[in-house]
Amino acid sequence: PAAQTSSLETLPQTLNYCIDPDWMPYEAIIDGEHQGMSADYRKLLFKGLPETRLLSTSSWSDTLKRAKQGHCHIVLMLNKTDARSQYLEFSDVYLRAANVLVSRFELPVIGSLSAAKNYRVGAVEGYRISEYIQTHYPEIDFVPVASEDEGLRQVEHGELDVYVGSMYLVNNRIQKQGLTNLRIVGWTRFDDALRVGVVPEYSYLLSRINQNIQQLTEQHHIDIYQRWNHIKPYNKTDHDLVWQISLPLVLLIFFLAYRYRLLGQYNERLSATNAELQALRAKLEDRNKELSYLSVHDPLTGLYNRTQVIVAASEQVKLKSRDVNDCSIVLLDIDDFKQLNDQFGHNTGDKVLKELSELLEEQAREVDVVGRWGGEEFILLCPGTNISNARFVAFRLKQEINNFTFSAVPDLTCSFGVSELHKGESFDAWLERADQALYKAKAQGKNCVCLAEDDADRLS
Ligand SMILES: Nc1nc2c(ncn2[C@@H]2O[C@H](COP(=O)(O)OP(=O)(O)OP(=O)(O)O)[C@@H](O)[C@H]2O)c(=O)[nH]1
Repeated sequence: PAAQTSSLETLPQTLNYCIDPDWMPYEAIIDGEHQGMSADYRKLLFKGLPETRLLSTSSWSDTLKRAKQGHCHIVLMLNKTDARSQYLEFSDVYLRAANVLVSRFELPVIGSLSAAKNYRVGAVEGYRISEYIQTHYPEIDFVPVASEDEGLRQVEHGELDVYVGSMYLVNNRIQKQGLTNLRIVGWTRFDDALRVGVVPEYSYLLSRINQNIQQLTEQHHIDIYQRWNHIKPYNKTDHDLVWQISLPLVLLIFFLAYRYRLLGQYNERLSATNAELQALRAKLEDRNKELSYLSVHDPLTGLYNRTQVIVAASEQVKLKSRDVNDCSIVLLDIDDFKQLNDQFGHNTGDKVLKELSELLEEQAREVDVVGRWGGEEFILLCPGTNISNARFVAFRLKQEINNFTFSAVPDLTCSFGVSELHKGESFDAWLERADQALYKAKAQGKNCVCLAEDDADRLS
């Protein structure tokens, strides 16, 4: 309203406000500063009011006296009583606090003032609760005390059985002073109903103060209570919820990561094993190839070995038995090879064997089977070749060897024994005749060709 606004604007002086100088956590003056819950409420309730300043008082009764005298224009936090209504007007209630019964742990839970008849019960002298107890419970052994601290101390030391005081305050003191053997044992029906008191001269301020009280939210009260009662904000439900949701999630993530890692390791191992297996397989295949090669070849010269020559010769023996095909063998043996080894060394001997093998392979036809029969002895199995052609082959070979320049030795000669397979003859017999012809060539001075006796007769 316009009238109120103009009154606010035309205030003659700064407004003084007063508090209880020793009533923590509600309010107190500490080092000249206004502390406690009412300091926070003041900021909210004095919004839109002219400037106010704290008028320090020495005690609660001093505060009330100054208000009565009109020096304190506003008393920030107090209960309304008939006596106080004589010199103050009151705002709406902005803070309620139950008054509780405090006792030692060894005493039973009393419940309420009506059950405290036989106990020594104390409260601060001059506080409204003291008047209330004395008025409504005359049978209680009431002991006035000087202050909250004193009352609690007396309970702790057994001088009082019960102390009655504001719940906030009692809770605050018990926590702060570590009075761990005290506990709340009951409730009174008497609540502190705290309001702002204003001297009648400035009662028009109440309308604005009441508006501000209307604006207070539950959260304002909680924040102020927590700030001055040293209670850390802690939302257990949300906290639990976070864990309820996050813990399984975290576990799931760990489980998946673990499985992923296991799978990764497993795959790595698998591919390593596969690679090993493949390498082993390749090795085995190589080895098998080598083995199958070695099973039919001579390792030094690469020519067919004795077994393979026998296999091929047996085939020819079969064919001859049906008179299908002629076949001859040329058996040749290096002359004086022992001497060569002795003179040039075994390695040079090996080299000569290899070079001679290559020469024989070159000279042989596609169908011929060239094999190493023994140490320095070679065999040519010549299918479709009679003794006449075989003799020619042997002479040609002798000639080629004589003309060939071996890398490590000056001259090399060979002796030759030739025989043609007779119908119905075994390989052994056939070979034996070639061997005897070779023996003959050696005997005749080496570097020559001899035919098996029967074959030579047929030719001549
Ligand atoms: N370097 C080498 N020598 C071999 C190999 N196989 C057999 N010899 C040698 O060939 C020699 C053959 O000797 P002998 O049987 O006395 O025949 P030779 O010295 O050629 O005499 P003749 O046959 O009468 O001309 C031996 O000294 C064997 O050790 C081989 O693979 N490499």
